[in-house]
Amino acid sequence: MIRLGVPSKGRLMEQSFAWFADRGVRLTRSASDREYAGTVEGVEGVALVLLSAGEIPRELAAGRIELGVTGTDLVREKLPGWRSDLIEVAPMGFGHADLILAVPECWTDCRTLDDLASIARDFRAAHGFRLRIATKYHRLVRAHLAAHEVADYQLVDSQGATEGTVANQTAEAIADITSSGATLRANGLAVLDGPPILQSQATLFMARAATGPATDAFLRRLGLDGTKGL
Ligand SMILES: Nc1ncnc2c1ncn2[C@@H]1O[C@H](COP(=O)(O)OP(=O)(O)OP(=O)(O)O)[C@@H](O)[C@H]1O
Ligand SMILES: O=P(O)(O)OC[C@H]1O[C@H](OP(=O)(O)OP(=O)(O)O)[C@H](O)[C@@H]1O
Repeated sequence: MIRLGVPSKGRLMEQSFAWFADRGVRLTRSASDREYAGTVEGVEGVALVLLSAGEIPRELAAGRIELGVTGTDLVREKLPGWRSDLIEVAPMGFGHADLILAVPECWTDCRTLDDLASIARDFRAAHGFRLRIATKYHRLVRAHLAAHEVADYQLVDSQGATEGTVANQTAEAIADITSSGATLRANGLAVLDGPPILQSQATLFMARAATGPATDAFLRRLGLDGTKGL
């Protein structure tokens, strides 16, 4: 049996269901909204597992599901060295979001990472503690800042409503995903210039250990070229 992990709620679940339906595989969640069970029609030997998008990378790596839909941001954040465990089978064309760094709009002299590096140095000298950046993407943000020689900062863990932390004075800057930019604007934050830390979209991943005739046949059934070339 191939276990297929799909986000259990919201837009990601709906758009995932639509993506599979376009390829002749009908996924449905059970009638009760509170029950995380579902059915698969149109193909034999595949079971649907509804999970939090954030848990899907770990479930793939642990071998508890063979295939899974989640954001590339979550895989890169949660699985260091993810390429040794997972194969990126197909970008799905939705769930696009950029992981960005943002500072208060009123910091008009902070537009680039270089600006942030020097402001962070001055901030530490002036305040006696390091500039705080709120995020849930600890690994990706640390790697990005290290690559750009920003050192005088501390990460503050924020698992939700991250854009609010600046107004609430628990952080000076944030690193979070944005899509329309509306949440940033509503919270008086401006994105630093330059490329984002990461561009993410919903993607079908496969556990490397699950490579074989069964998963190959399912991928071909979806109109994908099996695991050839992956
Ligand atoms: N506004 C958005 N537009 C597009 N994609 C988004 C947006 N917000 C989040 N995403 C993407 O959706 C995926 C799931 O994000 P989210 O953090 O909501 O999942 P989660 O950790 O499973 O949440 P929960 O614990 O609430 O189930 C991520 O890959 C993220 O990049
Ligand atoms: O750039 P925007 O389009 O404003 O989207 C960005 C927001 O979406 C995400 O949150 P989440 O998915 O929890 O929030 P949502 O339900 O408000 O989209 C993210 O953490 C941002 O807060």
